[in-house]
Amino acid sequence: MLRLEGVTVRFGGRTALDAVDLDVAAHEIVCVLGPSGSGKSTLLRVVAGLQRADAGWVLLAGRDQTGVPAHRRGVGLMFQDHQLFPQRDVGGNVAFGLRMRKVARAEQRRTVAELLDLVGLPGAQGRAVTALSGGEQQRVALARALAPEPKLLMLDEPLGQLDRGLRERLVVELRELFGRLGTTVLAVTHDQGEAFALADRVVVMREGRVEQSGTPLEVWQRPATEFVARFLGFDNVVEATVSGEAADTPWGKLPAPAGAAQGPCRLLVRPAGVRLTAVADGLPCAVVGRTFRGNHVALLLQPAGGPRLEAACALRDAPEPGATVGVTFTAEDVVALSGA
Ligand SMILES: Nc1ncnc2c1ncn2[C@@H]1O[C@H](COP(=O)(O)OP(=O)(O)OP(=O)(O)O)[C@@H](O)[C@H]1O
Repeated sequence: MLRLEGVTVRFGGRTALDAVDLDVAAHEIVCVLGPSGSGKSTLLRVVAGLQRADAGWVLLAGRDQTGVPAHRRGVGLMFQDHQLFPQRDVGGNVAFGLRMRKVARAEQRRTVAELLDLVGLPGAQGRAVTALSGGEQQRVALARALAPEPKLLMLDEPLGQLDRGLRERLVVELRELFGRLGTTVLAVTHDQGEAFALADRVVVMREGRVEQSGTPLEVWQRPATEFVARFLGFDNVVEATVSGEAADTPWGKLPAPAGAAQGPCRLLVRPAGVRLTAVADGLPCAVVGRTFRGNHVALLLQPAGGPRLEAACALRDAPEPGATVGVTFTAEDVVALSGA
C-alpha cells in the first residue's frame, strides 16, 4: 500500500530523514516510535504531501507520488491536537471531507451517521464540538479523517493529549475499529505503550533512520540495539565476552543468547529474566530500591561486583530494600545487542 524508498529530508544542515525505507501493507497498522526530533512527524508530512523529499520516493498503491499534491493523495491525516472546526457542529466536522469532494447531501448524512455510530457517538451530529470532552473530540476527529475513506490513514500522536486511562481504553477501541474496517494505518507516537497496543508492526526511529522494525513482541523481546533497549526502558546492559554457550559479564557467567557471535559484545538482560533465589544459589545482591509498577514491582539490585541491575517480580514476592537476595538469569531473556 505504502512504500518509502531512500526518503531523505534536510532542513538546512540538519537531516530530518536519512534514506528511510519503509513498507506498509494493506490493512496493516504500523506505529512509528521514537524520541522527540527523530523525524516521525516529518515522515508523516512527506507521505501526506505536505513536505517535499530531497531524495527518494514515496509510492502509494505502487504509484510514485512525486509532484502529487496533498489533496490528491487519498490519505487521511489526523493531527495531535485534532484541529476540529469550532464554529461547526459535530456533523459539520465529520462531513468536511465529503463536502470538499462534493458528495451528495443525502449520502453525506448517511456516512456521518454511520461513522458517529462507529466511533461511539451515535446521534451527536448537532452537538457543538467545543462542548465535547477531549476523548469525544478525538473520536470526532477520527470520524472526520475516516469519512473520505482514505487509502491510508495517518495519525500523529493520536491520543497524545488524553489522560492515561482514557488513552488505554481508546487504543483498544481503535485497534478493533481499524480491524473491522480493514483500514491501513501509519501512526507516529513517542508513547511506547500506545504503539505496542495499537500496532501490528512497530518501527523505531533514531535521528532520521529506522533503527528496528518488527512486531511488538519481536521488538519487546529482542531489541536489536542498545538504543532501542534503552528507549524501551531496559537498562540492564553490560559488556560481555561470549565463549561457547556462556557469556562472561560483571554479573558472572550468563547463558549466551542463541546465535550470538563469539567474542566481545554487549548484552541486555530483560528485567523479567532476573530470577530471585536464596543468596547461596545465585549472584548475591543487595536490594537498593523497590518501585511499584502496577502489575509488578521493579527491584533495583546492587551486586558485590558490577553495575546495578533491575529485576521485575510479583508484588507478593518482592523483598524489602536492605535485604540480600541471590539472582540467576533465564537464557531466553538474555539478548545480544548490536550497534551503539
Ligand atoms: N520546518 C522545519 N524547519 C527546520 N527544521 C525542522 C523542521 N521540521 C522539523 N525539523 C527538524 O527535523 C528534525 C525532525 O523533526 P520531527 O518533527 O520530524 O521529529 P519528531 O520525531 O516528530 O519529534 P516530536 O516527537 O518532538 O514531534 C528535528 O531536528 C527538527 O528540529
